[in-house]
Amino acid sequence: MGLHGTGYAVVPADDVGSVLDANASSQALLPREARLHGGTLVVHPDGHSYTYSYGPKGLSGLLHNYYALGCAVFVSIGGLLFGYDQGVIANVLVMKDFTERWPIGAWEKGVMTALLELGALIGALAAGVLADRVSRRKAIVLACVVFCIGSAFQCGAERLAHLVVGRAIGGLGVGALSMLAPLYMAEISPPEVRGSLMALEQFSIVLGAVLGFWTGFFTRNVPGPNSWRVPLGIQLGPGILLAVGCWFLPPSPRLLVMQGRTEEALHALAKLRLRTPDEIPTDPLLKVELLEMQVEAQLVAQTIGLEDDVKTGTLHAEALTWARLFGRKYRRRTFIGVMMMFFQQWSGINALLYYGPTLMRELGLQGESVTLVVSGGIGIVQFFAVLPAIVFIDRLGRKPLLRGGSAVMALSHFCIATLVWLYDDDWQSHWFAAWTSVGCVYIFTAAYGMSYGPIGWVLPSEVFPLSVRSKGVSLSTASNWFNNFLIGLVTPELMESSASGTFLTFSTACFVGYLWSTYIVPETANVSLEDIDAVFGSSAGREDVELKAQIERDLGLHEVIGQWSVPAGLR
Ligand SMILES: O[C@H]1[C@H](O)[C@@H](O)[C@H](O)[C@@H](O)[C@H]1O
Repeated sequence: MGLHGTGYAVVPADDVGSVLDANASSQALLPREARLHGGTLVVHPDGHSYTYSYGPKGLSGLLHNYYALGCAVFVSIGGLLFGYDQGVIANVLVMKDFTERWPIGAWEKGVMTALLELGALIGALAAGVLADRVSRRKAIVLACVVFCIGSAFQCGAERLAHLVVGRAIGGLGVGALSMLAPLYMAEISPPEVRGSLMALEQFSIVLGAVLGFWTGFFTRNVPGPNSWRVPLGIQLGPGILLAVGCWFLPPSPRLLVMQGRTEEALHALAKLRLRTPDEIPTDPLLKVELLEMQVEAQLVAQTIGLEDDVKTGTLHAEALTWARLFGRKYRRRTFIGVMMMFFQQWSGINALLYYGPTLMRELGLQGESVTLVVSGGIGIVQFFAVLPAIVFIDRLGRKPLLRGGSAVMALSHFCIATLVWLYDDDWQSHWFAAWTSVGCVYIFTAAYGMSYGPIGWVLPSEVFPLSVRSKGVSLSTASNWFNNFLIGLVTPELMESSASGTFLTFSTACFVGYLWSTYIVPETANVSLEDIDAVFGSSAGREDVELKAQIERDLGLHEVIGQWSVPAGLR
């Protein structure tokens, strides 16, 4: 492959201008960089290790990858539905027509919330099986159908039983979507903007929550059942849109490679990376990315073949894949995915959302403004906080955001705990302390919204290799719903026995989250999904490393990289 004819320029990464006239042999000691359409392939002097990107990071990187961005935005409708439900239900449960029709108490209201969460837990686990068996896209369509059935039941409810059934079915759909959307997004994203693209999931969740809250807020005074039927029915629209539009999205190239459909995978990848069919044969970036996927697929096939003699697709094989998540090789990653969601939930975000009004009353606020300030305000703060995360998540990396976020969250909770402990019985004469606490709630929310909120949906989809990715994401998402459910269950009890203790509990959880993100979490920013293996290098056995190198040689990855590792003059 020559310097001309491919549209590439090969230059030393450190000294872009000097390639043509510098001494060629000394150039061999510098990293080499190949460029096209703003993309780069940097090969290090050893001739083997390399990094690549299709364009810049952050916002401009998102725009540069506008097709992948469009697909991710579309799929994130799944997150929108999840958030919308959360935002709308808080208002529906207190609407006049609703409470007169079904005068349910706190216990039944709790059941309504819990039902959706338990449904979602099951939906997330089931989707992990479906995503491999059918495809990511077909699984999304199915999840949307289930979601729409659930919404139709809720919107058209004539009896309380309809509502209960509707929430459980809707929960199945929401849970499945909450795992499928990030999984698909991770698999179509170029490495340099993967974090930004995936943070769109959180963006949609919080946008949905804001829309849901305000829709319910505005329809609550509509006379008759339309006050709640309309906001519950509206979600059918995006549900149907996602189900229909999904057929037009490109398939996940990674899944295609796993299924041995390499040609189709290459075309899907080219489309996602905005390469024309003519550019496919000569584009080294496409070649490298596809080869990485093939290497991983082969590695999986060979290691599974060595481990056991089981036919893929059978129940036995299914069970083995789940079991592999807890085996020596992958348990560290499983632990990271599951704990990511544990810390996200035990940060206390949902305690603030579900029991916010009670909390605010504890803090001295009263009346309807309480609901507005809490549910409406927290949603809006989360919404604005995710914007900087989208811009910086790939530039700064996941770890610094997680560490900074948990430190600020722990301190905010600690401040609230102290103020509640000191002034709980007389906020009236300590209004400054009361408002400081409210300020801390918002500082907490902003810190959460930039860190554990979005990264909770990013990290689990990144840490697992293809062979166990869908199951791993599924389990991590199930951990989100399970812990969400637990928080709903224990917060009222905790608040009852000690409001200050409740905040202290969350503060401690955030502090442990700080230690966890400092010492345990690896940095996954700007690493291709296939290279994440190297991030966890120490846990993979030596045989695997050798086998991988062998497969890389066999498939020609070393050859492709080697072509770009010598200066043009020496080729
Ligand atoms: O990321 C989301 C988001 O932050 C929501 O506000 C919260 O309710 C969810 O439980 C969480 O997973």
